[in-house]
Formats: sequence, structure tokens, C-alpha cells
Amino acid sequence: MHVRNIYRNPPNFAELAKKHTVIAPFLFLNSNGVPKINFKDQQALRALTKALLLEDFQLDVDIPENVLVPTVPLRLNYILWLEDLLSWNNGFGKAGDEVCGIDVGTGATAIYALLATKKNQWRMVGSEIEPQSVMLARSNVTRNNLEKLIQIRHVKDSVLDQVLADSSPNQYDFTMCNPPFFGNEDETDSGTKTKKWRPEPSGAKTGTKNELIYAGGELEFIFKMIEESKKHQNSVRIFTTMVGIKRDFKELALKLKSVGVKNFASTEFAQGKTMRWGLAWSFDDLIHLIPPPQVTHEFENVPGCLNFENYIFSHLQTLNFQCLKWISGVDEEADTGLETGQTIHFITTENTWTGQRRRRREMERVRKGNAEVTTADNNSEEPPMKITKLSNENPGPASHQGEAMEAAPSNNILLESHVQLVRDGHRGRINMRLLGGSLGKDGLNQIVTYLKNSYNRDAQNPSTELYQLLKC
Ligand SMILES: C[S@@+](CC[C@H](N)C(=O)[O-])C[C@H]1O[C@@H](n2cnc3c(N)ncnc32)[C@H](O)[C@@H]1O
Repeated sequence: MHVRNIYRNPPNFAELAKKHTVIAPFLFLNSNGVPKINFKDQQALRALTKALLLEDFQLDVDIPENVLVPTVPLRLNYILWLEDLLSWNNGFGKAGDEVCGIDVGTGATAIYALLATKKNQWRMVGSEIEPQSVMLARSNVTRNNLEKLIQIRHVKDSVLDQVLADSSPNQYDFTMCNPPFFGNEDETDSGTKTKKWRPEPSGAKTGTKNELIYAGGELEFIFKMIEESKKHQNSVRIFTTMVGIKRDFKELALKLKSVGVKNFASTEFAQGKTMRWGLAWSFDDLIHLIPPPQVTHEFENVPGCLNFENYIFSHLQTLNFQCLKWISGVDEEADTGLETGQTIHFITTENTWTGQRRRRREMERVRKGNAEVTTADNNSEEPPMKITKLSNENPGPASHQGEAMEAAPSNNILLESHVQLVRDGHRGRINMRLLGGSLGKDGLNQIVTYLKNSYNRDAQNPSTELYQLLKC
């Protein structure tokens, strides 16, 4: 659960029932004598959602029989992640009520729109395809006097096209969505459930078939969303969606790349035994989808911060590019372009910066059964290290960027780091920040020494681009 989620500690049901009699009939004492409710009971779940929304968000929500009962802790996790995404980008310089978001498929309760607006004063548009849900969602908005901040729009088809038609550049800071999960009616029947489908929530199963079904299931829905997002890339800064099946990430990453998205990240939402994931993408590569490295005084002074403050900024842009080339070696595949403020998050799983001759000798020793632990040679001028961009099969509890969603072993990471170009007037510097890896600070220092050596070597070699630049 998100660190700021107020439900990290379960509510005191007895206290809640005293204030909100709606849950009193569902209260019972468990074997330890602690008051509980049965989450598998649809009526109890509905009563609890109503009570929590009223108690913690002063939201009075009508949830009719049979419609999807939203669990508040899980919905809150998503809102908190959106808050993070905004804060990592300094809220795009906006005050709360200037932030605009779209909740795709807002449902009968309009839960996300209501929470987002009540908690953060964000302006929200909730799109919905089901006429009955549109009506109920509007009535929930009116019931809470939030018509000025929330608009419910009835859409007939498409996922983003209709709701984003006629939008202006950067009109929306984000889109969010809890997509319909099932592909057909059989899948909603737990009796025929297979592992392919989204794992059941631990609580009661609620929701009408229309709310839950989309031909092709959530993957097709998100594919459509990704395709349509390309058309509206100028209107929305960050597109996001919930994902219910972890292994869908691999296909989603491919889909994103196919429409030209390089900047995407995932996160994990946990609520009890129920796991869901969040996927965020942006067509703007400068937008932070994972926490930016902290560029603090302290950080600037840690060993490993590479400083090029003596050179003017115009040089630095190219220098930075060059620097990443040094890091990535001749691996042209690596995306070495880096704008001011942008961060490269990389993981190395192979030590290629140590001298080749030395490595060959070590290999020889290993072959002869005389293996020795490798230590890097700080002054090596030999071929540079390769970047292996962040790879980890498990999206993990933290936010991971881009290639993080592709499967790869993660247990032999030597160094994980952020590289960032920081502008400071006409000067600038390159920061490298240690995030992890078995080599730790020593590893980062080796790379920094390597970069400095490479810099000094190229700066003195008339045949290099850097030499030409510095001469101008
Ligand atoms: C899983 S429910 C989520 C409801 C609510 N957002 C929540 O989290 O409780 C999915 C919702 O998407 C709606 N929906 C399906 N296709 C849609 C589309 N193309 N545009 C807008 N809403 C759609 C469904 O009617 C349903 O209300």
C-alpha cells in the first residue's frame, strides 16, 4: 500500500460503526474478539465503502444494488500515485484547482473523480459509456455539490477519442482508468475462471456485466487507449491506467514502443491480498514518471558527482551526449540523447569497464580453476561499460521506468544509477546518483574516474568532436 495511504492500518470497525450505523448490522467479532466485517459479503462491502467515504472524505455516495462497489483503499492508492507523478513534475506549475484530469470509465459512483476533487481540488472529467452509470455518476456529483469541478460525459464509443475531441494542447495533466477487466461473460463466472484472467479481488465480486466486460478484456481496452493516446499526445501530459494482470506488461511495453512512446513506467498497488499495477506513459520524454534524482547540496558533494562546471552550457549539451556515449560505449542502440533535467536510469549487469587484458587473464585463471574476485581498474582506458537499461521481471513495489517492464534477471546487478544533466545558468554539470547494485559507491567512483579519464583523453585529441567543441 502507498506510504501515504491512510488505510495502511485497518480502520477500527467498532468506532466506525458507532458513527456510521450503516455498517453496524455487518459487524461481528473474530476469533480474537476483534470487531470485523466480512469482505466477501457484497452488502457489507457496500456499507463499508459508504462509511469510509463519508468518514474520511466527507463524500456522501449512493451505490445502488448490483453496481460495482469500489474499495476505497485501492482507489486511494491510484490517486496517491497520481499525486506523486504530479509532484515529480512540480505539479506542472499549477495550483490544485488548475490541475485537470480525465477518469476514463468513471462508473456509477464516479469514485476516482470524487476522491481526486475532494482530496486535491483537481478538476475532473469522468467519461462513461453506460447510460445508467452516467445518470448515477451525475447524481453522485450533484449530491456532493461538486458540479463546478467534475463533469460527467456520456461517450458512445472509443476510449479517449470522444472525450478528448476538441481538447487544446496540454489541457489535461493526466488521464486515469480502471478498465473493464473481462473479455466475455464466461470470464466473469468464477466457476470457469482460469489463470489467464485478472486475479479475483479478495473481497466480494460486484458489478454488472456491462461494467466489467470489454471484448478482448483489459488488454484490448488498454491497447486501444494506447493507440488513441498517440492522436491526443499534445492534449494530455501523462496517460495512465490500472493493469490487473502482471504479465500483460510485456505486451503493453511493446505496444507503447510501437506507437513511439519511450517514456513509460509502472508501479504496484497492493491492497491486502489484491494486487494491481499502474502504467503511465508520456509522449514528452522530459516528464518524470519515476522520482527524479534529488539534486541537493548533499548529493552534489557525495563522491561520484561528476562536475563539469568550468565549461559553458552549450558545450555541455554535447558533452552530456558524449558522456553517455562513453558510458554506453559503442552501443549505438542506447538512447544517448539527454536533455537538460532529463534522467537516464540504467543498470549494469556486466563489468565491461575493467581492462580487457586483465579480464582475459582472469577468465584464463577461472578456466584453470583458480578464480579470483575481480576488482576494477580505476585508471583503465579500455573499452567503456555497456548500459543495460533497467530490467526486472517483477515491476516491484517501486516505480520502474521503461524497460523495467521487460523480463530479465535482476539478481546480478553491479550498478544502478541515475545520470542527469543539471543546468545552472550558463554552466551545468552532470550528476550521477547511486541507486543500488553490488559494487556500491566504489562502482560509481570507478565509472566517474573512467568518465574523467575519457573526457581528458578526448579533450586533448584533435580528432575528437569534444576537442573541436572546446576549441570554439
Ligand atoms: C471496471 S469499471 C470501473 C468503474 C470505476 N472507475 C471504478 O474504478 O470503480 C469500468 C467502467 O468503464 C466503463 N466503460 C467501458 N468502456 C468504456 C468506454 N469506451 N468509455 C468510457 N467508459 C467505458 C464501464 O461501463 C465501467 O463503468
